[in-house]
Amino acid sequence: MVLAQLGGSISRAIQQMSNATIIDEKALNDCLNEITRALLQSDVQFKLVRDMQTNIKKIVNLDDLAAGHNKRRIIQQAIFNELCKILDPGKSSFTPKKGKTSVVMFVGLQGSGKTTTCTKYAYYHQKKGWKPALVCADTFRAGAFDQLKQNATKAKIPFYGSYTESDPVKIAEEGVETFKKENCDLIIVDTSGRHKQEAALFEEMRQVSEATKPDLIIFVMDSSIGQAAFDQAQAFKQMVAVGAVIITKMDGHAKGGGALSAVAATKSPVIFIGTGEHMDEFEVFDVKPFVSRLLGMGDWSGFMDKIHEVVPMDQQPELLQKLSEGNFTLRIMYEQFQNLLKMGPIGIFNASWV
Ligand SMILES: Nc1nc2c(ncn2[C@@H]2O[C@H](COP(=O)(O)OP(=O)(O)OP(=O)(O)O)[C@@H](O)[C@H]2O)c(=O)[nH]1
Repeated sequence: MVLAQLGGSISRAIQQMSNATIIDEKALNDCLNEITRALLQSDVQFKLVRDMQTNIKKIVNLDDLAAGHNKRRIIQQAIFNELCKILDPGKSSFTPKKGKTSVVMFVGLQGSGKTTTCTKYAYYHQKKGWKPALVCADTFRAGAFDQLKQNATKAKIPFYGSYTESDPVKIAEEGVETFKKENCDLIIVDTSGRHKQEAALFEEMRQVSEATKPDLIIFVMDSSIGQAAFDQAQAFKQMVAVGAVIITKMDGHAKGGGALSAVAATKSPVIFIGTGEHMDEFEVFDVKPFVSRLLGMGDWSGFMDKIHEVVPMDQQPELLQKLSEGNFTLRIMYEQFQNLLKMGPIGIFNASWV
């Protein structure tokens, strides 16, 4: 998994520090230097890493910590909080509301996974009873419309695009108008991939945004993006009002640190991650459970979500009632084992250093 190596290195550095007989300035510095090295090797931007190190040192003032304080835990918590801070801009993004028309525009570099992600986003909402629609405003890449059409057809989602019109602004405007008339509540506009050196394409993206007046612009980013991530992401943010980020290809083996930097550059929250090529390989993103899992601290909120998924809420009172009456039958035991099996491997929730 992306960032797994980084998580492993940070956990090891903390473990080594914990093994030291006394946690003094030297043990803390060794630990922070090890973490710094791991973050830089994973392509996290230098300034972010330096700020993180300074902040941790400010928080963990060893001189002020009287004997008896659990220094190891305080340092762990400070590292955890700083990693969360990189990923959490402290504000939530615009959230579309079911039944009320919202326009969401997707932007990003070439090949970042925009078209795939647009369909995943539409499909995710369709499953929850929304009425999404897809507009292909990518006239730059031959085959982009066919790809979107194919994905949309598979998911039974209405789509709009053109083989002949070469102006993406016109297509986007027409598509949005068409679906507004059809009372779609989530109109998703896919745009061409571009990078900041392509001034004309960047200007075109601004025009599409101006014409469609999106409620939310999502920056789609491939997790394998390296050191260039910060500058590219910042350039997108400066040209259009990026409000949220989706990181794709989290199923790969990329180093992933560039993605962390890009999130910091857009100052926008990550709302979903892509975990595969298939339509349903798409997960809601939450900072704390993600960092917990990254550091091998376990993910109890994910664990509880999973339990709610496999034992539906409406069955829980009934189960509790039976148990409180001492009514634990072989059938109930069998059903609960079946539910446990549905949860899949629970190792991902496991804690290795709490
Ligand atoms: N493994 C994996 N592959 C993905 C994921 N998301 C997208 N892809 C793949 O990445 C490749 C590029 O995806 P596209 O959706 O075509 O990317 P794009 O950003 O629309 O491309 P341009 O329009 O050229 O900028 C495709 O082969 C996708 O199947 C993901 O989460 N995991």
